[in-house]
Amino acid sequence: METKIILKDVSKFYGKKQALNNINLEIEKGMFGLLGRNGAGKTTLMKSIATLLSLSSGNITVCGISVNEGSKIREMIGYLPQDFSMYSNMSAYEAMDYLGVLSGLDKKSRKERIPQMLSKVNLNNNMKTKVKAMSGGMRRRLGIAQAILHNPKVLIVDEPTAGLDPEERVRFRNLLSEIAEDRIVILSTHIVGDIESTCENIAVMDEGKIIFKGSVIDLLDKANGNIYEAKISRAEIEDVKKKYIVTNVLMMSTDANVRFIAKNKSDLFEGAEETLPNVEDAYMYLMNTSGGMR
Ligand SMILES: Nc1ncnc2c1ncn2[C@@H]1O[C@H](COP(=O)(O)OP(=O)(O)OP(=O)(O)O)[C@@H](O)[C@H]1O
Repeated sequence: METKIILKDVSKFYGKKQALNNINLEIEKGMFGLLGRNGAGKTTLMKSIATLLSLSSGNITVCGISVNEGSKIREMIGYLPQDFSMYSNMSAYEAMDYLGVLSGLDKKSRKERIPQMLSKVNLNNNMKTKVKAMSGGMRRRLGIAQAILHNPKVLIVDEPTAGLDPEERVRFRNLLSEIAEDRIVILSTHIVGDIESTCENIAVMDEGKIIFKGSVIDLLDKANGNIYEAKISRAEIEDVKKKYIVTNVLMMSTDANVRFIAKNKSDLFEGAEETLPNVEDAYMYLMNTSGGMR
């Protein structure tokens, strides 16, 4: 069976609050980025795929099996939640062993797979390190090692880079790309930088809806022709912010370089020049032109 997740007309209500609104999406092998601001519905979607939440309507299949068949799905999915914490007094190996027992792995498989997984996430020299003595990045990598211990076809990672320093962030992204070589990895985040260099395909969510799905290049194409750049004085920044949606301000010693969205060329000021969008610009453009307008 093909490694593929299909979501069909998926809705989810928490009481009267609709967190997912008729989601239709197909996710294939490789890294898939789910982008959206806080509260967009990403965690609800991730948990629905992982069978941690039941749907209000619609269906999700993972490699042809419906999420209604909970235990079969859980065998295929590894999940690293946003608020993942491990048994802090245990060593990396002990924590993995304990979680391996809970997920039903026999002793032989645990002995074989735990060192392999710790080495995959570059913690092979830290098997005896206590979880409480690890950095945020190391803990996150240990989280990945436990999530792939049973060799799932799908790995779901919710907001993984929060609190990581830039070096750990890059290392973590590279690790996920490596893991995605032979399975689906879904990376949910509100940070554009997390997906731009690693995810070929993405979906953007807002207020429970998918407002974009496609490749990063498709997203860039959407904003093409609408992003401008200008060098202005520091005093002019506030004025430009009032008139346009500013996507970036780079402060320089005496002036500033601004990037902004303009839908109407006749509305531009002297010195403003069209520039190619980057992913941050394109995301801002999307959020301000489609359902994301607030
Ligand atoms: N158990 C719950 N009961 C009621 N409302 C909820 C519940 N869980 C989430 N929500 C609401 O559903 C919406 C979607 O939440 P969700 O956590 O899925 O968003 P998110 O995109 O993952 O954001 P974040 O990154 O902040 O978790 C939000 O408005 C949230 O307040």
